[in-house]
Amino acid sequence: MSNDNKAKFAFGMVGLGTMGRNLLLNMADNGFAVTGYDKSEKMLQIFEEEGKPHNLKGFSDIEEFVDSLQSPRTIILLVPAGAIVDSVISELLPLLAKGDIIIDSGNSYFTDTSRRSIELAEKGIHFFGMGISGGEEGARFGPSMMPGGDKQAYAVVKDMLEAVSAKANGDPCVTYIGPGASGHFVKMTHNGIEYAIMQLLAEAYEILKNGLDYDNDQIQQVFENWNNGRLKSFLMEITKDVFLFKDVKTGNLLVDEIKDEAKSKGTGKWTSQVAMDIETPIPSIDAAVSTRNLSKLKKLRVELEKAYGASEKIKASADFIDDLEEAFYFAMANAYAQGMHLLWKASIEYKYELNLAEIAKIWRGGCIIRAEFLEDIYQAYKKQPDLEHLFADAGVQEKIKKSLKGTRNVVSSAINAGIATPCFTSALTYFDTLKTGRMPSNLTQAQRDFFGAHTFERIDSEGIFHADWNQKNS
Ligand SMILES: NC(=O)C1=CN([C@@H]2O[C@H](COP(=O)(O)OP(=O)(O)OC[C@H]3O[C@@H](n4cnc5c(N)ncnc54)[C@H](OP(=O)(O)O)[C@@H]3O)[C@@H](O)[C@H]2O)C=CC1
Ligand SMILES: O=C(CO)[C@H](O)[C@H](O)COP(=O)(O)O
Repeated sequence: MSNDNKAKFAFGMVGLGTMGRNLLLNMADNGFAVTGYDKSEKMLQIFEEEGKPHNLKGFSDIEEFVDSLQSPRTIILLVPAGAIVDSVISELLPLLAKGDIIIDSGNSYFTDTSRRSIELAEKGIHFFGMGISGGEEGARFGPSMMPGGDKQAYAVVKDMLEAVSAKANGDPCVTYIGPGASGHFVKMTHNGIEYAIMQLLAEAYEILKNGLDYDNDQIQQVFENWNNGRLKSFLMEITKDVFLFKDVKTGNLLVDEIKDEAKSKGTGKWTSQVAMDIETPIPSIDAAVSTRNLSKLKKLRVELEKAYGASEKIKASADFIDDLEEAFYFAMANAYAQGMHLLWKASIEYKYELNLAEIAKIWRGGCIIRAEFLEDIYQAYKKQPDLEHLFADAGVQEKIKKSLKGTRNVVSSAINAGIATPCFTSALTYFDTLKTGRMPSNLTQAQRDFFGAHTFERIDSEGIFHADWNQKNS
């Protein structure tokens, strides 16, 4: 294949869907010579239409696409995760030369990324996995990006990534995350946190709507007020706007016309699965994943509501909405703290050398979980880079302590009214367990040793012990 560097494109994109097309347009806006390839003629047409101001052209022939790129070729993949990524890599490989770079920017599972890195390194191809967040708008005007893996390859794309990324307080929302599949691990964890915050917003909605009988205008107002304070975040902002959006078909608010069954693509589930594997509790994220699955049991839920009765109203005090704000702050802090704790553990487990302050820093802008609270997280890890858990930071501790009274009131009120608040409730239970100096786990150990001779450790001497529990000695 000829490639004499007279070709003009510095970067090529495979996949011109929502993310790929918008990221390419963003790159073109920033002065980079770019082109794209997609199997779908329709996607190519949309890309060329939207890329008219930059005279952008795409390819439907992969060989011509690869041939149009400068050497070493830098190709970004934004195709659906899984087998498609392997199939695209297989198509590209015979057309590439040693030293070329492939960046997988989709939501690939991190162990797939590890495998691909090793396989491609053997063939002399630089590969790195780069999580990207911000949805369509972020990709178009500034996402947060989490590249990890081949550092040599990162050096080639660093300036471009910094140019196209979102900026928070003037800093680019991209940084080299670490070796191996760390970029995709961090993006997966980002999505786990995203699931938990979205679930908390849904539970706050449920409390306001079914617990307090608020109408959509009142609910919108609560979210708007919160977004003007310390709960300011991208997800809060879009949620308040959901409560303004009319359905063209019925004239009602569109949110009321949408089925109550949540779908998912898998990143939240992966976060929970991996956290179990490396024994790091993230119950807020687990609750969010399970609740999406519960939502799918529509027929059974309707049947059981008839059998057991629906939830009741909350007997709210005058300052209940202030308590709900405190509860939201508390539970949101738990979601971030659990995600950061997972990263802390993964860094040790997989030797990712993660800089947690830098990760919080690049999440302050561009991504779906951007929030005022990330500034507190950033400052905490900047001050103490080895901090095991966010709740051990003195500044965060003060704020958590102040939010506890309201949180306990909201959680107990919801429980008494039979209103399901799995994410609020699990956050409080997680916190209460985490601050319990002596847990009842001694009993669990006794039981394990009783029925299975699994042994236990003693508080008064080192070593492993076993008791003959069936011998009555009392
Ligand atoms: N949407 C979002 O908000 C975000 C998505 N992501 C991740 O980014 C990746 C892309 O997502 P998104 O842009 O939303 O997906 P889309 O489905 O919008 O776009 C994917 C594009 O890839 C094309 N494609 C599929 N197979 C091939 C192939 N073998 N060769 C060339 N092109 C191919 C598709 O064409 P066709 O439609 O014809 O199959 C489509 O145009 C995913 O991993 C997703 O999880 C990450 C962050 C945010
Ligand atoms: O990566 C993203 C944002 O950062 C995607 O929007 C996310 O994959 C959506 O996930 P799901 O479909 O499982 O809700």
